[in-house]
Amino acid sequence: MTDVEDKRQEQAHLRQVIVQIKQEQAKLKQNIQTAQADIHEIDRTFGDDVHVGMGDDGISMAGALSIQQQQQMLAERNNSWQRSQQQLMVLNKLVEKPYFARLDFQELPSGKPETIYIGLGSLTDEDNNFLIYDWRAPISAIYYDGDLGQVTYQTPDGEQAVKVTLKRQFIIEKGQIQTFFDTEETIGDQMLLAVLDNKASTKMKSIVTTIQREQNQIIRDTDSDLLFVQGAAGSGKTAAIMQRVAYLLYRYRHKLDSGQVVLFSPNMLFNDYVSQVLPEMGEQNMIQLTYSQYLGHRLPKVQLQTLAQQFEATQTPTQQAIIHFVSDYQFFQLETQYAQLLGQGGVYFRDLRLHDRVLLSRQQIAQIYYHFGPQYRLVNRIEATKAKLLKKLQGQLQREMKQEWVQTAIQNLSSEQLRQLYDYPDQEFATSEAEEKFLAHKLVEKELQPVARKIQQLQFLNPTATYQQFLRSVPQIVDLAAWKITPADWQEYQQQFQADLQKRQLRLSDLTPYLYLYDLITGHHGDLKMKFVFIDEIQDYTPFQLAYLKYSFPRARYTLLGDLNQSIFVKGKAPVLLKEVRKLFVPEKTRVVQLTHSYRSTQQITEFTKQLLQTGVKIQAFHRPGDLPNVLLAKKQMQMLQALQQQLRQNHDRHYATAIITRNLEQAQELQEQLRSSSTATTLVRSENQRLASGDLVIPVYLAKGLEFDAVIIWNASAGEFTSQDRQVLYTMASRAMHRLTITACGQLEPLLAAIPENYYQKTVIN
Ligand SMILES: Nc1ncnc2c1ncn2[C@@H]1O[C@H](COP(=O)(O)OP(=O)(O)OP(=O)(O)O)[C@@H](O)[C@H]1O
Repeated sequence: MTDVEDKRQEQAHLRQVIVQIKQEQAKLKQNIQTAQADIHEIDRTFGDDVHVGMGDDGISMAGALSIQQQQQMLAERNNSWQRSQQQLMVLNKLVEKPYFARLDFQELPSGKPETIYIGLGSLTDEDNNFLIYDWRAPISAIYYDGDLGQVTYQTPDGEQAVKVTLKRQFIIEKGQIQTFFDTEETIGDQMLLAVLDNKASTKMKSIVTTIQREQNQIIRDTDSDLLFVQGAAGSGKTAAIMQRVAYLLYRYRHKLDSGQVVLFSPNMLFNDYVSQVLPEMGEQNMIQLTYSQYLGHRLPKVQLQTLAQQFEATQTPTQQAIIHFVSDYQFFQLETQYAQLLGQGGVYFRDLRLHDRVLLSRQQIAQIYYHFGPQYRLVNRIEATKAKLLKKLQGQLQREMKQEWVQTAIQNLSSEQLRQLYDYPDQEFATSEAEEKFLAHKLVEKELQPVARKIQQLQFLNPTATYQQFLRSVPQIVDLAAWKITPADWQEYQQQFQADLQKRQLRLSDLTPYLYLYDLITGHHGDLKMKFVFIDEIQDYTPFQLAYLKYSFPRARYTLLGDLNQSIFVKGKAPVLLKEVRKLFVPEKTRVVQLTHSYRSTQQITEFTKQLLQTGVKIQAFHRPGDLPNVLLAKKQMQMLQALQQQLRQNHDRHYATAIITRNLEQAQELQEQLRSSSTATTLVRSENQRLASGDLVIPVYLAKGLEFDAVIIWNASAGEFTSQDRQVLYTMASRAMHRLTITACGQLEPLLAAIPENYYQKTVIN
């Protein structure tokens, strides 16, 4: 068959499918209208029925029944409306691009030849024949995993072998086939090149049409409790998570909803960046949080270190040693073991007070807490204490009613306050004593309510004193010298911690162990219903934090993704992370995947950034050609600014949006000011709480994490601006660029960059 004939036939097939989609759309719209009308009608009659059934004692039996039926009907209609809405949303996408691939195959050993088309969602005709298969259906795995010839795939009944005879990829725009390729490989490079050559928008896009085989392993993994993905910059880790969430929501449909999946992301700009991917695939977004937000929810009054403070904090060697120690998995274990001893002593309490008077003293509370036998686990112990305290409080009520303040308070009540104490207006009493007693009871009950609430909320615990006691015990349990910490250093650290807590300003590395001990005592967990936890940019977490998250979501399966070469917060400690994390999971349920192909940048940019890393790192550039990165070396500061502006203009000519990435916020602010005074329009990204603006940006490196831009200009990579520790920082900066990378410097180039052989970049010295 000729290409022309092929295309004619494919276009004819496409037209037919589009007709079917349109019919389906019309049907769904009709369903939606009917459901809406029904909901409206039920809403209208709902109120009437209630009135009909109302007797003096409230709602009659018949009325109640009718309400229940109405509610059921309403819920059912609402569900149907929602389902239809969601299906319609998918169809609205399918009508433009019904599918992106075709597979011809034959089931082995003796199946008939079959042809299927794969798209964003499934569609069947009236006879239940599949016109389009969802990309997540079991059969679609062949498209991503296999070459031509014999291939196997997983069905619900086990493995099935097929012989694939054709793999065809389509680019369809507005219902027209633009072009198609037949390919023998998994996913043809031609298609990938076409996708990658497109310029970025400010939002990440779905990659379903070109998922690579190694990425597909991550997306479709359903066996591992821990899936650990180490991947080079731009290797599609984030893209893979987003498709994986969509896959899981499809695979576990009816058992999993998007509220049971949480993604811990590096910052809120990143959340904005990925916010469209799942909706584009017809799915709802999962919960997205930064680690700091997660802790912040727990202690809303404590001010946590900002990203800027975390990144820019300078530490003395002693501080570093201590942070290293309290961030380690060993410290986590130490705390876990310490908590086991708390059943015998070491938990501190606070007095429970009423009007500044001690109602239940901390000594009394401690006695209650510790009078439960050793068979009580900490969680049961606290629950039992709570129950006992509430009972005691109840017992206090009678005694409290006789206190002098009660009489005085009653006498001073305004008539409005009095009215509120009665059960109903003009309440009658046999005697004035009975009335007084009634009022005293009511008043005391009301006053004791906040105390009861405190008991419910476990405010009788003193977590700070308990934690301080733990810190004091540490030198007796651990050889601190092995961590290069002296007893005096440790003591100073304890004081510092106390002072920080009083100021309500804490480092993340200090807050996590504090919360963990509290959780151990109270049995507090994160959401037990959470089924999947994703952590992106894992290299920025400490082993302690990861162990804490694992403790917090004990029933979830974990997907951790990161690039140890981009660890810009936890400097130098990242390589041990995998080893530490593995300890938390059963080895048979752990899978480690390496992604070595880098898709984001042109070949020239990837080869250049690779040179920044020490040897031995496996990164394969995707062969998408582009310009060599260029270094603009100025003699004076002013020239560096002019060179930057000229580069911006060149980037504009190519319709590239540029991110000018700086070392820190201060530099970003300074530069933005200079650009503003010379009328160059750029947006300064100063905080992670901002939305991602389009156009040219000035952004400090720690906020650019996880993002990508058409063009990147690294600002002021002059000697002396970075330290030898900043290899990863420079790597992170440079690897954000998709099509164009420029480095500006003044005087001498930063030695880490100057060490790169000159054939990897083009240097212009500005005189
Ligand atoms: N299979 C693919 N098909 C098309 N585009 C892809 C594919 N894989 C990755 N990409 C694109 O490559 C770019 C980089 O991907 P992504 O941001 O997921 O990488 P990453 O590994 O998270 O990078 P980093 O660690 O540097 O933040 C994105 O634009 C993504 O859409």
